[in-house]
Amino acid sequence: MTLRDRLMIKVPASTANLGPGFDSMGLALDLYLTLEIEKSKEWHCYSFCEELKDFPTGEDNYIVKVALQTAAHYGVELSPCKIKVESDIPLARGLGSSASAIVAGIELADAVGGLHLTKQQKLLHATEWEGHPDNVGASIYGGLVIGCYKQNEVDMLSFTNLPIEVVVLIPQEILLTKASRDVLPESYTRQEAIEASSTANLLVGALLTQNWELAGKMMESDRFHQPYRKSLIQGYDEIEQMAKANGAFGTALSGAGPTMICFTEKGRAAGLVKAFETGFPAMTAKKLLIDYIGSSVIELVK
Ligand SMILES: Nc1ncnc2c1ncn2[C@@H]1O[C@H](COP(=O)(O)OP(=O)(O)O)[C@@H](O)[C@H]1O
Ligand SMILES: N[C@@H](CCOP(=O)(O)O)C(=O)O
Repeated sequence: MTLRDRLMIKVPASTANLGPGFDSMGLALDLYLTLEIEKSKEWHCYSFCEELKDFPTGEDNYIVKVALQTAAHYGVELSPCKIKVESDIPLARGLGSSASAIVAGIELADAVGGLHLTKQQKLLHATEWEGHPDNVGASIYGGLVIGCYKQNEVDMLSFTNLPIEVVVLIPQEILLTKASRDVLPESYTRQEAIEASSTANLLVGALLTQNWELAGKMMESDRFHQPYRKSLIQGYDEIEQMAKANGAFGTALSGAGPTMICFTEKGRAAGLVKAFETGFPAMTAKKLLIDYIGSSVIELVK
């Protein structure tokens, strides 16, 4: 598709890891980054969102940077666009805002530059920008994704039927992913690696066979990152306990945090949101839906 009229790009938020699936598992959620794009004489990004309105407006805007470099990789020079950027994904809270920006940039390059990239190609570019495929994979494919990234190669499966409800508890404070990765160990012993990877493997099996109790146990038994990041998260244990007492079968750090994410069986999320609103009034509790569509590009009529 080349830019004839106006385009809209819509990219869902994501939660990564789901506990033990560190840098590998992701789930797309129904908060969205949207771009409205039209041809222009120069690059110009603008936003009415409080959190986004101070970002660079020209070629140095992160989304535009990703788009220009992606197009350049294929020898294509993008014509400049005017872009309205809106988002309801909170920044630096562990809900994949940076991944959604990267995916938006790649979709922008694809649509405006007429690159005709496959989802697999988009995934590899996005993973190279982000460093791990969990968030970007969920934002591109939608649903639950499980991926494996080695240099120049990403393998990924996505699953579309997960009959659960999702509740997030979002603190006001930000935590940059980089800061939250800095507290992790450089290496793990063989025993630690076995425990950590078997926990992740069993989580996948439990989710796909709808064994919620076991899934919850595995979400809370991660050995890769949660034990090290826990001290950065205020009220971690209390949140986990309140979630369990109010219908959650599993709780985990969403991505690198500080948001906590809980899974419940159908019909139980609203009660958990109420409990969180009373127990943690300084944070935002939200029931979210799983997005099964992933990133999309729509032509708007002028
Ligand atoms: N729409 C956007 N436009 C430009 N930069 C963005 C956008 N969304 C996120 N970012 C960048 O990503 C950073 C947050 O990324 P990160 O620390 O990985 O947290 P998370 O991805 O969990 O929200 C922001 O501080 C900002 O620099
Ligand atoms: N696997 C990454 C996920 C980071 O997700 P984000 O939403 O916090 O950017 C990690 O755990 O560091």
